[in-house]
Amino acid sequence: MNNVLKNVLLWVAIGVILMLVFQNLNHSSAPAQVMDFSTFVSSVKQGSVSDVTIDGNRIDGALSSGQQFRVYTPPNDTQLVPQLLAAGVKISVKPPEGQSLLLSILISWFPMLLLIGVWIFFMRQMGGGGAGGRGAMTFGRSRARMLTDENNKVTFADVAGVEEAKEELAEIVDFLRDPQKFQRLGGRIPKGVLLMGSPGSGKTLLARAIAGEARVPFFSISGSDFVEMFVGVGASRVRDMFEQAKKHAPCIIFIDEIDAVGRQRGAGLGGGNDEREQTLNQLLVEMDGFEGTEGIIVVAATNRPDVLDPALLRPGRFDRQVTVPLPDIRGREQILQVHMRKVPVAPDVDARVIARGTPGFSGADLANLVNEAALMAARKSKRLVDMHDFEDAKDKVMMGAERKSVVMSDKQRETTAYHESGHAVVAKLLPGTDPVHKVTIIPRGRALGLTMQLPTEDRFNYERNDLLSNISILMGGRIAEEVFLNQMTTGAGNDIERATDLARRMVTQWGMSTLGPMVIGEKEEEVFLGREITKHSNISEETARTVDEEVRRIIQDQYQIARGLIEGNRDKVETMARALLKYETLDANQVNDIMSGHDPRPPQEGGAGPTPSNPPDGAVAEADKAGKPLPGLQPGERPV
Ligand SMILES: Nc1ncnc2c1ncn2[C@@H]1O[C@H](COP(=O)(O)OP(=O)(O)OP(=O)(O)O)[C@@H](O)[C@H]1O
Ligand SMILES: [Zn+2]
Repeated sequence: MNNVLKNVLLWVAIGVILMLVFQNLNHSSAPAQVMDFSTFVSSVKQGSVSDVTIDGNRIDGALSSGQQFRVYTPPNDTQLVPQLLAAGVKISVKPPEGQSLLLSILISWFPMLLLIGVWIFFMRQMGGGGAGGRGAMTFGRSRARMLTDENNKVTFADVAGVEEAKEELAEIVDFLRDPQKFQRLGGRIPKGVLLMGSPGSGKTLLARAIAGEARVPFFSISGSDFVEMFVGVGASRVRDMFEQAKKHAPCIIFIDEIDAVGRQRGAGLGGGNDEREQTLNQLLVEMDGFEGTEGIIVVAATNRPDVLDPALLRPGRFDRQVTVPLPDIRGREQILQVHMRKVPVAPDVDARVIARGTPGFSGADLANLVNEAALMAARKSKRLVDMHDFEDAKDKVMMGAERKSVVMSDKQRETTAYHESGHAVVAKLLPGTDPVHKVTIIPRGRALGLTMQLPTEDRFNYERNDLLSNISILMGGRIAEEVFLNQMTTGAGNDIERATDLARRMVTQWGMSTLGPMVIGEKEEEVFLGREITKHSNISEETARTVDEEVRRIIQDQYQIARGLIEGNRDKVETMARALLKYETLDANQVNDIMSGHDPRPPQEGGAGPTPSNPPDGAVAEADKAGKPLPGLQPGERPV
């Protein structure tokens, strides 16, 4: 149904409703009593009706007593008039008015039209567009949104940190700019490109950049738009989308989340996924159907390439596969620069430092970070977004917002200060550890305080010594509490858990103990709450005991090392704890001052200094070492 017809129908419907309302108003202005038909007939028979005016199937009349009444007659009642005549009633008939004639026609046709409409609608749904002709109805139309070259200004310059992917896609841009040229040269151009990468890595952005670079229209649709309640809708959407695209070739069709339709067929339970399979089949048919030379490139994105139906990846379909990885430290810096162009940043902002502190962040996370920083600056009515805002934004994104409202006793605050100082001092004193970036006793997220180290490079690999140092650093918090406050709190629970986990993995997974390089226990991959976790089981009691011994030994050794460092540097821990109680947050420079035996310099305004507006009492114990992917975590994982 084309739009004009649809509009006409809509207006007719509105007209009918208005007329009905109007009629009703009319009626109510005649306060005659409505009489039922049988009473009317018997009144006629009794001769108590004096005169009537027939208007269609409505009769207005008067009884001989003078009382007005109205009665509605059954349709096509041919006996009524003779009866009235026989009873000597005075009959007058109203001429059919134009308006009411039209009305009655409409009223009698309206349900029919409605039924026909519904019928067409369902035929359309069931038959995959079989009824009513191709493209004749709106319901099966593809939901693809088209971006023409005027409103798509994204270019490769807007996509940073994915150089390899851009190189692979440059050829496609060339082809779209001049399909004929390639045809003459007889080159085979891929019809489909599959972009694979984790969420937010910039797949959509890349696809738009291809279109923007080549200055061709960009149709985008999400795989989930195809999956509809009614069988056949998805398939007809696919068909319509390709039809539209052919009209605008050369162009790009972008299918986001293709895994929503492209999952392996027949994998569902009981084959109950007819709709999805039909849609997928239609997609395959369309992709086989057009010639590579027509200038249509189908770009699809997924973060689950493993679940895709292999048929999609066969030659002639999505045979070009491009990985869009999470950015590395350089990439993050470039992405930050791209987004910083859009906000006024202060000269002290160093994208490299921020990049260093955001391992595992995706492009989308970084875009969000810049945005958060701008919001922070706006909240403080600053004209420029400075490093301080970026620091705050990063901490907020990584660890949750500061919980300044949490009220803690002085005792708890003191405990946290010593605990964090213990972590920081051990981290500073052990060789080869990442620089301490910040120490704070402002509670954040679930942590009551934090010691943050920043790696100078992204780490994918850890040496045995790094791991051992990490365990020592984790122990540092608890030891400081023991040494200075002569107490143990539950605040160290998370540290101990992480240290134990590291030690256990060193023994059972990474072959870093006397048990030798072997994986101990059977590995079980399991998906729990959407995360893949690895469990080890099936080890003999004896092996289990040896593992426990090894783990205990590693932890005890590292505990002793950390304890030695803290006892030998009591003054530094003291100074740092007192500085923390005073400033709440210490930056790298202040920590360095303390470690070289001085009092810390006052906090720098605009630096990662403390927040003077923050005098809550107290804070307790939990300290984490965030800001660095701990060994065993994927670079993409962020400590909580
Ligand atoms: N490489 C990048 N360079 C610059 N900005 C990026 C980059 N990657 C992501 N972004 C920013 O993140 C936003 C979201 O990215 P995009 O939608 O392209 O990710 P995606 O990989 O398609 O994610 P999803 O899988 O969730 O659909 C972009 O609009 C952009 O602002
Ligand atoms: Zn701790």
